[in-house]
Amino acid sequence: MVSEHFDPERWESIDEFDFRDLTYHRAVDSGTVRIAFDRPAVRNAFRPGTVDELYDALQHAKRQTDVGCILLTGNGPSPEDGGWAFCSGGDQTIRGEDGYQYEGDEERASEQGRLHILEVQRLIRHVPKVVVCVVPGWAVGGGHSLHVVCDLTLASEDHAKFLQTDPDVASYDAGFGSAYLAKQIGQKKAREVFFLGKTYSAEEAEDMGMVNEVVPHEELEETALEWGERINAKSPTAMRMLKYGFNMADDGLVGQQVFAGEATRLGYMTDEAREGRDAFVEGREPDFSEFPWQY
Ligand SMILES: CC(C)(COP(=O)(O)OP(=O)(O)OC[C@H]1O[C@@H](n2cnc3c(N)ncnc32)[C@H](O)[C@@H]1OP(=O)(O)O)[C@@H](O)C(=O)NCCC(=O)NCCSC(=O)c1cc(O)c2ccccc2c1O
Repeated sequence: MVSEHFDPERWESIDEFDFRDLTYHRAVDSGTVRIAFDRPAVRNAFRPGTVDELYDALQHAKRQTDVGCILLTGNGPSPEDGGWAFCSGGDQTIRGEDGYQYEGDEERASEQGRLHILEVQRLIRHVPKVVVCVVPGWAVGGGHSLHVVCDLTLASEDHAKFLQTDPDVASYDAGFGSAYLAKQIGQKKAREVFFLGKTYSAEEAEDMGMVNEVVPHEELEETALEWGERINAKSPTAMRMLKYGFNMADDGLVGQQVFAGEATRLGYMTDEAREGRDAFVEGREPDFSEFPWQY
């Protein structure tokens, strides 16, 4: 069993990866992929190898031109106590002096402690698809920050709980996990999340503006798939430009660069751009006379 309420008829496994800490599936009848943390016994805490796998899965999903929606979730329940989690952040048992430590036998094992979940956050922010965080249980610490960075959050009415423990374990996502949260729910409330460390239910998180919709637990997977279908029915170019447009005001020059890159791509697709390229290649002056100065 991948996860309770996961319908194996609706998904096929992406077999080119042999992930240890994740499952990775593609919907049978829509351009949606499902990436799930698969360490339910530890509330889906991530270790460096988990983060490597997540990065690889997201990069793979990014390159699928017929995929418009990425669901990021956590499998469950825990075989130990039946508890549910999206993700409880960095695995504190392998946290070393300078970051999270590989355990030795992993593909990219190094002596260095890693904090590269931040690279995953940047990838989620910039991937030209809609990333939906599907929260079946705890979203805590670095797991809370991942939900913040996703484009949309769908939460289980029965089991989703939102909590920031970063300062309890002397950690701090003073980047996207706090700054974008403040954009979403306001400065005072975001400071409350980090400074008081209260646990919020799915309904409270929805009222605060950091969750889009709350559904009964048994409907979570099905609703996520429906969202994927809705998203995939829309214009890929429009969705990409909208995501980057939403990002741009908050992302400074990086946001401008990403948006401008896509504007350049659209420009390259025009006859006007083809004329500029062809003129150079053919060694002649370009003739742009037939192209209007649009207003
Ligand atoms: C998540 C909880 C609130 C759940 O509480 P609950 O009572 O439901 O369950 P248990 O506490 O009994 O947990 C069951 C089982 O799971 C183990 N576990 C849970 N979370 C973790 C974890 N993060 N690491 C390792 N193990 C975990 C727990 O020990 C139990 O095991 P048993 O063997 O005893 O059965 C609660 O568990 C909880 O508060 N967890 C810790 C949450 C936490 O503090 N996370 C880390 C925050 S810091 C972080 O994530 C982070 C990571 C980065 O890479 C960063 C990089 C750069 C900047 C910042 C970063 C950052 O902040």
